Amino acid sequence: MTESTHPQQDAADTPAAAFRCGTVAIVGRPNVGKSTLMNALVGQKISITSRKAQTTRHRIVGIQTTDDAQYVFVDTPGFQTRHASALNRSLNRAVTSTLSSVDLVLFVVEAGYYGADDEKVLSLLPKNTPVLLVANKLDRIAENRSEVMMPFLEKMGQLFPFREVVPMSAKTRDHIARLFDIIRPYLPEGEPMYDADAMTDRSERFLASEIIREKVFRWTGDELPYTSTVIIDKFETEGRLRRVFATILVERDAHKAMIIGNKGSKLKQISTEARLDMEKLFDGKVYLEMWIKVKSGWADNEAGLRAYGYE
Ligand SMILES: Nc1nc2c(ncn2[C@@H]2O[C@H](COP(=O)(O)OP(=O)(O)OP(=O)(O)O)[C@@H](O)[C@H]2O)c(=O)[nH]1
Repeated sequence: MTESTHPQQDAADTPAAAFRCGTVAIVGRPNVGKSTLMNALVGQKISITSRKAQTTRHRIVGIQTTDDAQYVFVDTPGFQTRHASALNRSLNRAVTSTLSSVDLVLFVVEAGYYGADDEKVLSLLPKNTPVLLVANKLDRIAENRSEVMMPFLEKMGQLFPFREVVPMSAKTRDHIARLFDIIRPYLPEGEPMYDADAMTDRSERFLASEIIREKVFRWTGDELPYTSTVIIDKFETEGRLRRVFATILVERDAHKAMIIGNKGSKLKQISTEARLDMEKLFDGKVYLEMWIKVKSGWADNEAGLRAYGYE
């Protein structure tokens, strides 16, 4: 069949763009703004953000569906560059396997800064997957922006064959819209993998644990070691009511005391905020019960990690 015998194509000035769907990994050293970026890209908070470094531990998928594309984002844990425990080794393995199976990688750095930790992440990037450089936190460079950025971007371009370089701020809406336009051509043509209104393929159970973790870190600041974790012992749904039973696992009695606070005040605060966030996200009432358990040395025990699903 020639083009002229195809009535639909003749009628349209330009054929409608084909639908695209693909996966995008967001990588970078801790604290460059990966979680903030993903939250901005998927429009709702599903990954935790915190000032504390290395807070994102699980692989989280966020989904954004538009008229002509579905973007499936994979948030990877910050490459664990500081501590060498079994937990970190298991995390790095997870990141490496994630990266080998995506359509596009966003390598996030802080605009104008490239350090040893960034270099370690860069050295692990796949050679056969397109990588875009995202120079985030551009808003922090208020003065002499082009004088700072020009040499920086030139230097970065010499380090790795980035397909494109995107200076931006994850906190600015316009930049996010532009980033979508830049990403789209890298996704393969194809049908959507998820329902249009899906935002994550993670269970509510998982989201509940992430919300609690975020509150724990928020309320304990930098004092609590990042090895503390949250286990959801039971998650029940009854109509629109959710009952969540969670254990916060810490390494020492002192950490337990840190979370409980004076006469239980901190734990109460953590629990209330976590419950309110869950009620908003799940759109229904939540009953939340939390326990704190001390389990010394779990982060260094590979068998222990498997039991808690970190394999
Ligand atoms: N000024 C500014 N701050 C930002 C921007 N993006 C993120 N941040 C801040 O940077 C800090 C770290 O952001 P996160 O999104 O938690 O960083 P992350 O890379 O996910 O960190 P890990 O979970 O430790 O790997 C937070 O305090 C954010 O608010 C930005 O565009 N501009």
